This record gives sequence, structure tokens and C-alpha cells, in this order.
Amino acid sequence: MNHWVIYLDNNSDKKGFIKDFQRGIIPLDLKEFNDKTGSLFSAFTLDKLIDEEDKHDRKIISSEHQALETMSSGEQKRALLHYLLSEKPDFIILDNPFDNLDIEFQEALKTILKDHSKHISFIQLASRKSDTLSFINCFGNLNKNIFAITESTSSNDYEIHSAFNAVSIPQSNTTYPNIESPLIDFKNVSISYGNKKILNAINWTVKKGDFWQLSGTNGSGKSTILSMIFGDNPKAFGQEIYLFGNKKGSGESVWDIKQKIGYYAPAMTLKFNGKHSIENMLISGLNDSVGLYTIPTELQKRVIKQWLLLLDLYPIKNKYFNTLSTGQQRLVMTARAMVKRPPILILDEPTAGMDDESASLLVSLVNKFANETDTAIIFVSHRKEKGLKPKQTLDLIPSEHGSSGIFK
Ligand SMILES: Nc1ncnc2c1ncn2[C@@H]1O[C@H](COP(=O)(O)OP(=O)(O)OP(=O)(O)O)[C@@H](O)[C@H]1O
Repeated sequence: MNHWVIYLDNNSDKKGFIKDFQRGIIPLDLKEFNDKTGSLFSAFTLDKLIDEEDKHDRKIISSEHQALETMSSGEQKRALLHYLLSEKPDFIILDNPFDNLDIEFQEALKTILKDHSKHISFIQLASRKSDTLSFINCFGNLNKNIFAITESTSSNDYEIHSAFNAVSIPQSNTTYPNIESPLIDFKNVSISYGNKKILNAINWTVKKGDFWQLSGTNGSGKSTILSMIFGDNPKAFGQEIYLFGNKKGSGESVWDIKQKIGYYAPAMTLKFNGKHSIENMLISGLNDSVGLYTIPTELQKRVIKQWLLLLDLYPIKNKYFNTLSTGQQRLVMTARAMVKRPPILILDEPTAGMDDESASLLVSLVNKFANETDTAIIFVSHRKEKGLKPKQTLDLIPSEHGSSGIFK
């Protein structure tokens, strides 16, 4: 039985390839899949299922106890795989299956896939060569929408970039009066959902200029922590959580808090599918808006020009953001979260789904933020991202009493 890996890079038209495949427009080399039934294991399928469950108020893969939407990424992927396998397709396309998964769950997923590889073919779409499944026996790559067979490849060791050296991180004209340090202070924070204990007595202080990696296995509570800082998770109220010196829930609106935090998670990119130029995308970061509703000032334009030069995008500043490669889009979005030089920058799994080269570029940019500014950075990731230089790590270690925090 054949199992394929198809390597993706910044030029790959993955969406187009998947769409064509589903419509039966299949490259000649893969014609063994003609007239076979296939399923798609991807973030896109999950979003569709969540939407459908929501709209029709019915469980498709939610369990008795929990809605799909509230599950952690690992739990969602486990539920999705279980559901797809139960439908017994001839093949499953695995779209970057290990994104957002911790090592432990990656291993569990590899075992499940290997067990099923005896009777189901897998087509793995992989941005990282090191993710290649052990039982893969056919290799290809995708350049734009052209598929080609390649030699079997062992994982590549990507050179870490030290790009962005020519220009310093630009200043901003946004000011933040009365910012108290510590910026974030969790005192003995414990959170449960019903009987399920999620966080157990977390004590965590983030100060000006800190560079944290927040890590932990799937379901350990990383998003829960972020939602208590950046979101309006009602579980935060009644806890001893201080943001910029104020107790959470004591008057400051979520909007007040969001103004002082730059935030980027890859899912946000989908919101920007209109016709926004790269320049306007960055300018809109100064105003925290999706589009550009006010005419930018000369000063704002000057600041953004520096950012465009830094990112080496100045010559194409008028190009539409949605025509850029995934890697370039991520760089722009990460910079966009930083243009107002916020006291806190949160990057939530920013390298998920990126190829090795673009991930190393993004890592370089984030290291530069840390070196040249006093913004406190919180980088959430399961991967030990090669080249990333956080000064401290908060690792969430789950137990039946909820996750406790270990500092490294
Ligand atoms: N509204 C909710 N109701 C019930 N359980 C919830 C709810 N929100 C989160 N959980 C549970 O809390 C636990 C922690 O979830 P969280 O999303 O914070 O983990 P995570 O570390 O971010 O995981 P991942 O890396 O997989 O995204 C999970 O077991 C999740 O199912």
C-alpha cells in the first residue's frame, strides 16, 4: 500500500491542490487515488464541523461531555481522526497533522496512523521535513499547484537566519501612560470547568522586557491562561489576576486591556481576506482595526515605511496582503502586532504550518523584538522552536489537580 508525503513550501498552492484533489483533478503520479473515497484531516475540516455543529445544534463529533469547540487542539484532532477513521475511507489526506500538537500527542498520533496504514492510504502534506511519517514510501513536492516526485528526503537541518539586521525596530508614536510593572501577575490562580481541574495554583509574573515561552502539552491550559489575560474569560473574575497593576474585573474593559497588548494567532489571518495593501495592513495595526478607516498621518506613514524596509517589503508595499505567501503573511501579521510597540506582545503558535525556512525567519524577527525593545513577549508553542531565545519558560504540567507551572 502506498503512502505519500508531499512537501510544501512558501510557493505551494496547498488549498488549490486539496480542492482539485477533492474534485477528482489528481496528478498523474497519484492516479491510484482516482475513484477512491477520501477524507481530509485538517484545521479546515475542524472549522467546518464546528460551524455545522453550531448552526444545526447537533453533535457530529462532540462528546456527551464536551462540545468540539471548547476542546483543546489536541483533543479536537483526536476526535476528528477518530471520526474520519470510523467512516472507513480508502485514503486520508493529512494536512500538516502535527501542527499545534505536543510531542506526546504527536507520538500517539503516529502510532494510530501507523496501525491504520495497513488498510488506509495516507497522503501527508508536510511543511516540515522532520514531520515525515515513518511508513511513508512515496515522496513528492508541490510548487505552486504543480506536483512532482522527489527523492526520499531525510529531515533537513535548516540554517538559522540572522536576517533583519539592516534596520532597527522602529519607534512608535503610540504612548502608554501609567503602565505599572509587573505587567501581568497571577497569584495562586486555579481554574476548573465543572469537575475538570485545569490550572492549579499558578503563580506567574511578567515584567517589562521579559521574553517568555509558554509551553505545555495539549489541553494543559495555555489558551485558558491567554484568555484570562487577553480575552473576557469569566473564570478570570474572582481570581487574583493583575494586569498593568489593576485587578482583572475591577473596572478596566477588555478593550482597555487589548489596546496595550499586541496579539497574533495564525487564525487571525483569515479575517484579512479583503483587498488590503501590505502598507495598509501594517498601518491598521497602529489603530487596532481590520481595515483602514481613517487617513493615516504622515508620522504613521513614516513609521510604517521603516517597518516595510525592515521586512524587505518596501518595493511591494502596494501589493495585496492576501497575495503573499503564507510565510510573508505571518511576518507581516507578527510585525503588525508589534507596530504600536505595545507593553505586551502575545504570539500564539505563530509558526504553526510554516515551512522550516519561513519559521526560522519569524523566529529571527521575534528575537530581534526581544533584543531591541522593552516589550514583554509571550511566545506560545509546543515546539522547541529552533533558534528562539526566550529568557524564561513557563511549562504547564498537567495532573489530576490541574496543571501546575514549572519555570525553566
Ligand atoms: N468552555 C469549556 N468547557 C469545558 N472545558 C473546557 C472549556 N474550555 C477549555 N476546556 C478544557 O480545558 C482544558 C485546557 O484547554 P486549553 O485550550 O487551555 O489547553 P491548551 O494547553 O491551550 O491546549 P492546546 O495546545 O491543545 O490548544 C482542555 O481539556 C479543554 O478541553
